[in-house]
Amino acid sequence: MAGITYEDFLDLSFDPADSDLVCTFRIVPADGMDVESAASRVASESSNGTWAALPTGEGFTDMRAMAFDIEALGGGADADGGTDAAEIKVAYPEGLFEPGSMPQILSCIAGNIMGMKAVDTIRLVDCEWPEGVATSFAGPQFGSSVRQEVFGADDRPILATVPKPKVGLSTERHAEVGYEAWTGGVDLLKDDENLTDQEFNPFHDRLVESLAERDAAEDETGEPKSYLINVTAGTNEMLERVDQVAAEGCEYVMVDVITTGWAAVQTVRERCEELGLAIHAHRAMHAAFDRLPQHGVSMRVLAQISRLVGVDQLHTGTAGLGKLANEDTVGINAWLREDLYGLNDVLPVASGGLHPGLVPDLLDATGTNVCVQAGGGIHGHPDGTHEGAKALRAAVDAYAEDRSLASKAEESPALRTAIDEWGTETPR
Ligand SMILES: O=C(COP(=O)(O)O)[C@H](O)[C@H](O)COP(=O)(O)O
Ligand SMILES: [Mg+2]
Repeated sequence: MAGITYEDFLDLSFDPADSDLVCTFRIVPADGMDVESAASRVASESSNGTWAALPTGEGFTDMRAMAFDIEALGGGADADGGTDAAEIKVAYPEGLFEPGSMPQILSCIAGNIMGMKAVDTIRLVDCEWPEGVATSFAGPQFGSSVRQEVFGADDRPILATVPKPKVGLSTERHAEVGYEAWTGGVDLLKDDENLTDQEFNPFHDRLVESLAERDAAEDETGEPKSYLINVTAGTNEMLERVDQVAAEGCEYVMVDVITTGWAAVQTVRERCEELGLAIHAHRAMHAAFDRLPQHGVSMRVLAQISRLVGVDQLHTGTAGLGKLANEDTVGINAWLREDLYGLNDVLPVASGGLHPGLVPDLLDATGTNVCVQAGGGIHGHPDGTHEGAKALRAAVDAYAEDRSLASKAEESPALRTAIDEWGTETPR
């Protein structure tokens, strides 16, 4: 090859190799740019090209990506109702990627191209991960096996709760709320995404006091209980917190994976393997990437990344039933369970505006191999946290027993009260 220009990054008859990473993008070309030119520029900028024609020759390894498929979406698919939107597929050679480095991969496939003037909008919709790239990552250490192995929850989802107000509770009150929730029937106490190590509730004190309440709740109920404590911080500090969690005898850590960053998650995953800890991934800030359907990185791809870097549980939404906007919870959950060259699966976590009255519809959509998480839907119960936890547990048990909420509510006053309070409506 004498030199490379944009045209060299488009070949509609190209047949990707099995080892290629194939990405699907949805693009809206800029004014005056045809879709083929835009597609070739996407492939170029995300692999080894730039705006100028480049010399090649000795000392050059051909690491070009190839745009090989273009499908016009038409019909007002643009944000402004225009007709230029297209879905394109780009194949990336395996050698372009540093094995086991998520930051490097993302600097290719979701890097400069997100701001290219050649497109008005661009969204990374989906990735087909080849074996070489996928297995250069650790994947989840436990995946959905935590449900059975930590909690022995055969036919029901595991339940988690996040104390509300989300920040501001003292350590003592936080631990008490945990006790009330655990003894009411939830399996996991969970920190909120913005609770880490603040003066009103320091990390280490919270860890120790909550686990003491956890032990008491286990004794009282005879059920295993655990705690998703939020270790999110700078990487070194996070590793210290992970060590503390293991030393105090907890099974999990929680990480805000998007705000923390994938490289740090990979580092935490390594330490968690040494210590035998599972990782609960909160996705706060994902919507900055995935909410606008024309632009960014889809939640589907963020979930794929989460699995590769090795989280065990991941928030994937409520199939449209809760308080937050959701992208294809059911399809994403299915992907998290599909075979991926032997990597473990991920346990999906449904959360955000859930309460007992939503449980049947939620589990009809997601199945029971999930974690159901409720904050307001437990602590906002008219009779308090303990009754709120009993109500959620009763709703889930009813589902496992193939009984209606109404029939279960006849024997569970807590569930009756929750249904009277919130009905089966989705909150906003
Ligand atoms: O605090 C909550 C839910 O509280 P509540 O039960 O009171 O709504 C979680 O942070 C959100 O579920 C995150 O959203 P997602 O799970 O969609 O990432
Ligand atoms: Mg929260």
